[in-house]
Amino acid sequence: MRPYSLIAPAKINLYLEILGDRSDGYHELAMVMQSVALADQITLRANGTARIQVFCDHPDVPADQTNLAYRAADLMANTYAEAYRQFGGVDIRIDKQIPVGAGLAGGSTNAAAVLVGLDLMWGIGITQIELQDLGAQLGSDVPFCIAGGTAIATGRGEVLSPLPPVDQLYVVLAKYQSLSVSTAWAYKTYRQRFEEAYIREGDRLSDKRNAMKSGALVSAIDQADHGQIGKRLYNDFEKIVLEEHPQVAALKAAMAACDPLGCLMSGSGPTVFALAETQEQADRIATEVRSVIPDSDLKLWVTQLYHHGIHLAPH
Ligand SMILES: C[C@](O)(CO)[C@H](O)COP(=O)(O)OP(=O)(O)OC[C@H]1O[C@@H](n2ccc(N)nc2=O)[C@H](O)[C@@H]1O
Ligand SMILES: Nc1ncnc2c1ncn2[C@@H]1O[C@H](COP(=O)(O)OP(=O)(O)OP(=O)(O)O)[C@@H](O)[C@H]1O
Repeated sequence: MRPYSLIAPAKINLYLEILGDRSDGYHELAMVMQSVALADQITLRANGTARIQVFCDHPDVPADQTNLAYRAADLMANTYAEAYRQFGGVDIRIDKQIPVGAGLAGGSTNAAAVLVGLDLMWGIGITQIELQDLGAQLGSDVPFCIAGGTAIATGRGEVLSPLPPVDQLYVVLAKYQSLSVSTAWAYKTYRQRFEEAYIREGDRLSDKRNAMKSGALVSAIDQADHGQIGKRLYNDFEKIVLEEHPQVAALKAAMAACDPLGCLMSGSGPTVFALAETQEQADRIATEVRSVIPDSDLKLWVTQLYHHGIHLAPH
C-alpha cells in the first residue's frame, strides 16, 4: 500500500478570551483561530504488523504512546477495528518544523493529520464533522486543526464556525527555543491570578476588562480591514505568561516597536507573532527583532496566513 504524506499546519490565536469555567474542568472560550503556513509533514506507512509506531527525531517529541499522533492512530484503530484488522499497523513519521510547547498546536495538528490520513489510507470516508468529534477526544485544538483556515472557536475550543479567509498577510513568529509553556499551567495560573478580577454573571465568570470584544475582530475580518485586524488582537494568557517570563515581554516589546499591523502571544505561549502587510515588512521586522535581541536561543520564522487545514502533501 502506498504511503500517505500529509501537511499539518500550525495555528495562531488572533483572539483568545477565557469566559468562564465548565463542569468538565475545562474553560469556556471565545477565540478566533488562524492557520499559518509553517507546518509539520506526517507520513503514514502500513508496516505489516499489528503495531502503531512513531518516528520523530526532535528531542522534545516523545516517540511512545504519549505522542498525540500515536493516540490519534490508537483512537482510529479502536473506533474502526474492522479497518485496523484489515490494514494492520502503521508507522507514523513526523517531520517536525513547528516548535514544541509553543502555543502553535504542534501536537494537535499531528493528531489531526493522523485522523485524516488513516481515513484516506483505510478508505473509510469519515465526514469532517465525525473526524472533528474524534479529534475533540484527543484535544481541544484538534478539531480546528482538521479544518484549518480562519474560524471562531467556542465551547472548549471545539465548536467551530468558519470565517472568510483573510487575504495574504505575512506572519513573523518568534520563540526562545529553550522556553516552553505548559497549557495546563497557563489555565491553572490564569484562574489563580485573576479569579478576584472576575465579575460573576449568573453562572458565567467573565473578566469585564475585555469581555466579548471578539465581535470587533470578527467584523474587521469580514471587512478585510487589515489595520483593524492588527489592532483587535487579544489574548487573556498574555499577561500571566509575560509576567512569568520577562524575556517574552521584552520580545513582544521589540516586535511592537517595529510597527507591525499588530502583535500578540499565541495560545498559551510563549510564541509571539506579528502580522505584516507584505513579505518585505515581515522580513524587516524579523531582521530588526534579531538586531535588538541577538540571543542565539531566539528563533524567528517568516511565514504567512494559510487557508487550509490538513491536506495531502503534493508529490
Ligand atoms: C490554549 C489553546 O491552544 C488555545 O487554542 C487551547 O485552549 C489548548 O488546547 P489543547 O492543547 O488542545 O488543550 P487540551 O489538550 O484539550 O487540554 C490541555 C489542558 O488545558 C486545559 N484546558 C484546555 C482547553 C480549555 N478550553 N480549557 C482548559 O482548561 C485543561 O487543563 C487541559 O488539561
Ligand atoms: N506529536 C507531537 N508533537 C509535539 N509535541 C508532542 C507531540 N505529542 C506529544 N507531545 C508533547 O506535548 C507537549 C506540548 O507540545 P505542543 O507542541 O503540542 O504544544 P503547544 O503548541 O503549546 O500546543 P497547544 O497550542 O495546542 O496548547 C510537548 O511537551 C510534547 O512532549
